[in-house]
Amino acid sequence: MTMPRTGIGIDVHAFAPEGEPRPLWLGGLLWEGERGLAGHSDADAVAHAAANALFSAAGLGDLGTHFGTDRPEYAGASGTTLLAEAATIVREAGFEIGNVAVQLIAQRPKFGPRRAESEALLSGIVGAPVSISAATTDHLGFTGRREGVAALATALVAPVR
Ligand SMILES: Nc1ccn([C@@H]2O[C@H](COP(=O)(O)O)[C@@H](O)[C@H]2O)c(=O)n1
Ligand SMILES: C[C@@]1(CO)OP(=O)(O)OP(=O)(O)OC[C@H]1O
Repeated sequence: MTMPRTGIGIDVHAFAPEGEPRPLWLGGLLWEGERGLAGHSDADAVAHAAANALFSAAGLGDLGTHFGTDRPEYAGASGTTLLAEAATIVREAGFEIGNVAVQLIAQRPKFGPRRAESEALLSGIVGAPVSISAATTDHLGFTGRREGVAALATALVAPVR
């Protein structure tokens, strides 16, 4: 019997220092007027967690395995580009993708008003349903202090017969 496989992924990015402003990319969307996240790429923690979960489900390592920070071509890379490449790599390894679920943990931005937009964008990129939920930590911890954001994700894939 070919069993489906689950995967888990996480990503955390700190907000960029005040003196080094960056745009905020999260869930494939640009959040005008919000403080940006620091990273080698665009630091889209939602897209990165989704990609990590896909690689995990397929047993193919993680983002760093495929798009390491030692690779200059990925400096500034968009999370949607990395997520699209992750889905392609997983499919080329012989898996179909069932779904991806992402949980954003962040005090800001308020994700809910743009959740449907982000889900539609990322679902199109992955070629399977991507659902995104969000929660604050009631001002506790590094996300609560607005030092950064975290995202957790799960994915389901199945070997193609
Ligand atoms: N960055 C966030 C965090 C949360 N939400 C939404 O707010 C609601 C309440 O969140 P709590 O953490 O206070 O329980 C919840 O429905 C989240 O969807 C958000 O939109 N953006
Ligand atoms: C995406 C990559 C590569 O540009 O860099 P970052 O933007 O720093 O992101 P992270 O999720 O910490 O690590 C994965 C790296 O492969």
